[in-house]
Amino acid sequence: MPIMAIDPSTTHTLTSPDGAELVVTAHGGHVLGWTPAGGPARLWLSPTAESGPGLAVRGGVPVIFPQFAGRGPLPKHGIARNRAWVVVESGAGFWEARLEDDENTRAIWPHAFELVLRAQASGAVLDLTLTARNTDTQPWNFTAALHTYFTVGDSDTVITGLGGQAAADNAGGPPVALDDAVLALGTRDVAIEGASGPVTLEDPQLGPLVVTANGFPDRVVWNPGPGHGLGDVPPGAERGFVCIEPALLQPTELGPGSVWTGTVRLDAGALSTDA
Ligand SMILES: O=P(O)(O)OC[C@H]1O[C@H](O)[C@H](O)[C@@H](O)[C@@H]1O
Repeated sequence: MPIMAIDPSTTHTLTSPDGAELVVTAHGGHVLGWTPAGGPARLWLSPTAESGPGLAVRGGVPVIFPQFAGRGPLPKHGIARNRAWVVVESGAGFWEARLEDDENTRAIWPHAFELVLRAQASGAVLDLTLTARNTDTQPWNFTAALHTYFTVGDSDTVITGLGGQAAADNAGGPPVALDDAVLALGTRDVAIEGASGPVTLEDPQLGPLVVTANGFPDRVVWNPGPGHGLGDVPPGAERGFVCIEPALLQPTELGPGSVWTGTVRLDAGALSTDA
């Protein structure tokens, strides 16, 4: 699996007994790559992605917490994706990392918290579990997402499962109703609230991949399209991915000592002959 611009000494490849592969880095609590047993790889990582203090990795699965995008006063997408996490546990196909508040996070968001990401690859499935715990004495509000970048292997790839649902334009334009099959490579930045059913990426080259989630009631679909101006996405590289982001977009209160859990399952099972 290519991990190009990111220093390979900071990444770890974890292979399950049945051959599924997970590539991770503690920076951002970030899953960089996932290859179901028998392949092919399904997560996109920018060839110019960077990793390190203050940087957000472009690709894989950025952890968004406690604020989605610019929906609030905090830095875009919050405070979790661009700082060092601590690895709690890792092994054959699984990995768990934790982020806790410190003086730097409290300077931006004045709350005590613990965030844990667990990733488990097995067979054709990747399970991701994000847990947020309020370790403060006061309640706080948060939004969250697992901002998953999927590799797109064919220009005819479509996203199904969101047909007919109202999609808010994240750029502030009028809402649109999505078609039954949405082209993955169309320029798009939409939020679909209450989209709790499975969403399928139907890629003629790579095969189908089904995204399901619990605790994340909303979905964001993003492809920046040509002329995006993103410094860490080379021109044309936007034709290699689409983000389907299980999200919790409505600010949610968590009381002292309380725990919220969101899970995401990526299933490429229809590809495997032995699944
Ligand atoms: O460039 P980033 O800060 O990583 O954000 C990337 C994208 O994230 C989400 O998909 C938002 O809906 C988009 O509006 C945003 O452009």
